[in-house]
Amino acid sequence: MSILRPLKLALVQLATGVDKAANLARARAKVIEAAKAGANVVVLPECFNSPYGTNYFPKYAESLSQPGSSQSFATLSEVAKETSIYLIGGSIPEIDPATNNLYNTSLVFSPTGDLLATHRKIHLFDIDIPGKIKFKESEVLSPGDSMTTFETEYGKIGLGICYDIRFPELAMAAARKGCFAMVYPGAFNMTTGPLHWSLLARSRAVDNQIYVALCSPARDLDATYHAWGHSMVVDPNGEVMEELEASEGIVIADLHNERVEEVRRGIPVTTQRRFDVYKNVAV
Ligand SMILES: NC(=O)CCC(=O)C(=O)O
Repeated sequence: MSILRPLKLALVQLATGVDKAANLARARAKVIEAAKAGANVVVLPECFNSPYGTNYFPKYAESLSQPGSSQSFATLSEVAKETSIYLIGGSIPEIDPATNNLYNTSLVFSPTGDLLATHRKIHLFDIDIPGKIKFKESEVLSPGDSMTTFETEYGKIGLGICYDIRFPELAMAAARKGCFAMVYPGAFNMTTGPLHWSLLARSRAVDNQIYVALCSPARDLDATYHAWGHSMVVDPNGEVMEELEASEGIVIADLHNERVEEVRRGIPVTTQRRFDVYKNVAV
């Protein structure tokens, strides 16, 4: 990896509600605020234009087959261009009009407002912890079937959505394809958040010696789903660089591409792997 300009990353822990137009307007204002603070890559949370819940996805879903007709696409593209930043647009519920399938989809825009990448959540959030939380995204959503990485002048970035972080193979594959950072818009909850959110971010960072950023919605105790919050950036050595609490805010961190090489030189697991021993892992 060559030395590139540092990336100033902003995570917008957005307060969202039931009014889509208000969510979009608030997201736009916060992206502008982050850009004014010097950020050159800005991230929004999972389902930033709607409340998070299977009953909401069909109602809020937008088709991306004719981007001009998507209110969320237009807002993201315009504000990325206006502020000249890369915008990782959290995620939105998407409907494919050809199949009527719904997806949890993240759109990434370049500083010229052009669409750079589209990631459909690969691993759907289906869990059942008795007495605590039951959630089944697959009741309404279909899974994406490809991994997503994109190039910037600051380095290559990998993208996952929330539950995708629980699958170390995805981050590992992205790191092995040259990504120096993984970004996950996500909305953990009050059961798994305290236990696993930070642990998973630090684990993916240490596994792969890359930066990991998680961007959550702010917690809203009047909503049906209580997001954990705690948007954070972890460095390639597994240290939490910045972390918010539960309420709305913006966290900013400088990511240095060469830090990845520095950490990998110190603990060279990247070159010590024994794929000859565990090559048949997909059994
Ligand atoms: N939105 C999600 O995918 C939630 C994932 C989550 O909370 C978890 O524990 O995993």
